[in-house]
Parts: sequence; structure tokens; C-alpha cells
Amino acid sequence: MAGKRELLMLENFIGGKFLPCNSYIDSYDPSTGEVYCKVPNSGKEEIEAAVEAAREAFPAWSSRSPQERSLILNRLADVLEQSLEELAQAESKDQGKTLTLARTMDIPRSVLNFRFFASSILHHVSECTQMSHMGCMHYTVRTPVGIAGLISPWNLPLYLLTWKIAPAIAAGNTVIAKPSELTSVTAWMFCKLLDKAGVPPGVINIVFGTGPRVGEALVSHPEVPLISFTGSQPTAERITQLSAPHCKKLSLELGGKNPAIIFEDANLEECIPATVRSSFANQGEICLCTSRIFVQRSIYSEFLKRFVEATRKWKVGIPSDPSANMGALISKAHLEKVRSYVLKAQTEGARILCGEGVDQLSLPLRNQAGYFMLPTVITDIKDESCCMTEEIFGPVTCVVPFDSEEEVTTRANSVRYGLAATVWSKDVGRIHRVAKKLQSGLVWTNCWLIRELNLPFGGMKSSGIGREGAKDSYDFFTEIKTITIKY
Ligand SMILES: NC(=O)C1=CN([C@@H]2O[C@H](COP(=O)(O)OP(=O)(O)OC[C@H]3O[C@@H](n4cnc5c(N)ncnc54)[C@H](O)[C@@H]3O)[C@@H](O)[C@H]2O)C=CC1
Ligand SMILES: N/C(=C\C=C\C(=O)O)C(=O)O
Repeated sequence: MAGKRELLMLENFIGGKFLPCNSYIDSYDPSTGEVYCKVPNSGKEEIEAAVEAAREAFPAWSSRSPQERSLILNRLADVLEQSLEELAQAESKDQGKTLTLARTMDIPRSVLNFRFFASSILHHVSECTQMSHMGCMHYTVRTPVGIAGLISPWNLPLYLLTWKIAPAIAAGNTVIAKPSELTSVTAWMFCKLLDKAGVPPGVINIVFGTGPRVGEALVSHPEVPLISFTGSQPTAERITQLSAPHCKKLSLELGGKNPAIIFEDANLEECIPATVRSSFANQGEICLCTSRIFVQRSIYSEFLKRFVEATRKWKVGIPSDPSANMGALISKAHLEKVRSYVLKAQTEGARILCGEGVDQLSLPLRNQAGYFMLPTVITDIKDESCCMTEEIFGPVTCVVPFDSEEEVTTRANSVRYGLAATVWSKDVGRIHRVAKKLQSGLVWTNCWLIRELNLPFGGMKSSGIGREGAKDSYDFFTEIKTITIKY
């Protein structure tokens, strides 16, 4: 029909084949608010089929040597890299993030996830101890767990999905992955590359659909002994409940309410642009984003003035605009939720210094129904306010003053989350002291989001359970056994 646009139709990928589904969910382009894609609305039936395929593939895949699996992971990295531009375009359209970010961060990191685990799987050593007086030696062996259930969120779609798939298959597991129903397109495109990379059918199965329907079917399946999840705390609670009767292994990477602590000796030339980026990168939709900025009182006014000036230059634009720093938020519901936090802060007497309700967005006509919002800075807000305690997961950050080191660490630790913190100071002693006291799985000092994939990544308190990284992911995706030899 003239004028009617074709919708992109996704299919599940099970046992090396694309399979249609009985029903579909609408998926929206966040920059226009229009439906542009249909995502399979899978359920128990599709999970059964995926379990069967993963079960069949497991004996051969888990028997391959780490070297053989490593070769395939490297090939996967190569084919992903060859499709970088196509994947970046798709990620940006599906998620709302800028094309620049998808090109320079999301897809390169997805490539790196495979290269990194292709290499790290070759370098694990097991432990061995001697009991000479008993004529015994003991050693450990690690074996893959079986079928891994992987559930990923919508903020960094392919980046976080591959961060789970790569270590799981490197260790010899087969996987059933469920991306977010809001951002499924790059996972589907990824499936098209598996054959080219030599991934045997059934090793990677991807099943699309909603959390309550297909996510719960995956989590509840008795033949899936392990779940790796990244997403919200309430969903993690539900996953924990469903997993409990089966004693499943769980890795839970959850949210944050991440503090930036800025001491009076901080290098503001570096700190201000880095803190704008840490607050608003990817529309503030990264669990590591800063949302509480504590500034030492002697530099508070200067910092605030310069920070607001820099935030006003953080350009909101359509995702394809190369000069845009920020695109659209993921969904209408999420945009409304983020805005409601700003309104709540205002009714509590806080001041909105720029952004939502203060400045005007300027967008092309076609994008005016898109889910855009200006980066917003709030001040004169109490530590107990929901904007200072709850994860907003959007472009909103609060700035408050502090007086002493002791006081600021206590205040920074006063929330239920404990994922990532930044500390800005030139005093090395102070940096070490504060970093040690912070209840946070990650502390970046004088920088943000410099990732060392070898080392543990994850949060304390309500920010999750478990860690990911070279050794941590290997430990999680394998079972360990201690063997004693009497000679
Ligand atoms: N990494 C993080 O810290 C993330 C935090 N969030 C937070 O969560 C809030 C809500 O976002 P959502 O997309 O609703 O996150 P969510 O936690 O509901 O979704 C994450 C993934 O879990 C799946 N899921 C949802 N319910 C499930 C269930 N009952 N069983 C199994 N899987 C299930 C979803 O389909 C998706 O694939 C955001 O506003 C943000 O605050 C969201 C995404 C990532
Ligand atoms: N888990 C998240 C980010 C991880 C980043 C990384 O591994 O570098 C998130 O935003 O949910």
C-alpha cells in the first residue's frame, strides 16, 4: 500500500534457525515515538525449544578445548567488527542513543567482549596443594555449568548482552539469552552472524519477549541452572524468588545512586567535563552514571556555576546528529517517570538550575513526539529526597555542598545502593582513605568509566550480587570441584 512503511519483523533464534512466533510486541523508535519493529512475544513453548537445542549442543561444545572455543570467539569479534556501522545505526535507532556513542562505545565494546574472553579463557590456572605427610595432593578442576540463562536490559543492549554471552560460551556453556523487549534489534542482527563465525547450532539461542512472560519461563526452567541478570532491583527480587526452589547460581548486576565527591583541590578543568559526562552520557541511562554530586563548600558556588554552564552546552539532538551529546530516552513511560522526579524535587522546595521546566528543547517537527529531555541539574535538595536516594536512570543530577571528608563519606554511603563512585582530589592520601571507606563496588578517582575488564565489576548492597570480569565471570560460569589423589 502506498505510503505504508514496512515494519521490521524479528524472529527467535533457536538451534541455529530463525523461527517465527505466534504473537508480537510493538517496538518504538524513541526519537519519533513511532512503532517501527515487531518483537516476538515468546513464552514457555519457545523456552522449551531453546532448552532442547541448548541441551543437544552442550556435550560437543563443552568438550571442545578452550583454544578451539577461543578461535570461534575471535571470529565472532571479527564478524561483529565488520558489521560495526550497520549495528551502530540499528542500536541508535532502537535505543535512542546518539549514533556517535553507538559507533564509539556500544559496538566496539561488544567486539571487545568477544576478543577479551577469547584471550582470557586461555589463561586460567587451577589450584593445587600438597599434603606430603598424608601422601596426598589436591587440585581443583572447573567445568561448565550447563545451559546459562542470560537476561539483559535496554540501556546498553548489545554491549551488555555480549558481556554475558562471551564468558558463558568461552567457558563451555550453551546459552539462552533474552534481551530487553524494548531493544531487541541488534541481538537479532547478531544471530545472523553466528553461522559465519562458526558457532555451532544450539550454542547461542536468543529468545525475544517480555520479562514476565518469557523471562520468567527462562528463570523458572529446571534445566537452566544459572541466571546472569542486569537490570532493576525489583526484577532481581522476582528472579531470586523464582530461582530459589532450584538453588540456581545467580549473578545480579543492578542499579546505582552513584556519588561524585569533589574536594576543593580538584582540578575543575578536568572534573567538570568528566562529571557532565558521568551524569548525562547515554541520557543518564547507565547504571554507573553520577546522580549525586557532593562539592566541598569552599568551591561550591564556582563549581555550580561552571557545571550548569557546561551542562547547558551538552546538546540534546536527534540520534543521527553528529553534534548531539544526548539522544532520546528509551520510552514514553520512562520519560514520564524521569520527569516526575524533577517535579517531585520542585514540590519539595529544591531548585532546578537548568533543563526540565527551565530551558526549551529545540527539535525537528518529525521528532517532537520523541522521548527527549534536557539534562537537568537540581540543587538545594535534602539527602532524604527521593531524587537523592532512588535510581532515576535519566539525565538528572543533584548538586549539594559538604564540609568534611568524614561527613561526605557518611552521606555518600547513606543510600541502599553501592555501585560506582567518583572522587576528585589531588591529595593521594585522601583519595586512598575515601576510596577505601566508600561502600561501592567501583571507585574511579579523577576519572570516570575507565574500564579494566580483567578486574571485578559489580555492586555492593542493593546494587547486586556477584562480580563480572576475567576471573569472576569464569568462576561464575563454571562449577569447581576439588579432587584429592592419595599416592
Ligand atoms: N543496569 C541497570 O542498572 C539497569 C537498571 N534499570 C532500572 O530499572 C528501571 C526499569 O527498567 P526495566 O526495563 O523495566 O528493567 P527490568 O529490570 O524490568 O528489565 C531488565 C531485563 O529484565 C527482564 N525482565 C523484566 N521482568 C522480568 C521477570 N519478571 N523475569 C525475568 N526477566 C524479567 C526485562 O525483559 C529485561 O530484559 C529503570 O528505570 C532503571 O531504573 C533498567 C535497566 C538497566
Ligand atoms: N551494567 C551496566 C553497565 C556496565 C558497563 C560496563 O561493563 O562497562 C549498566 O548500565 O547496566
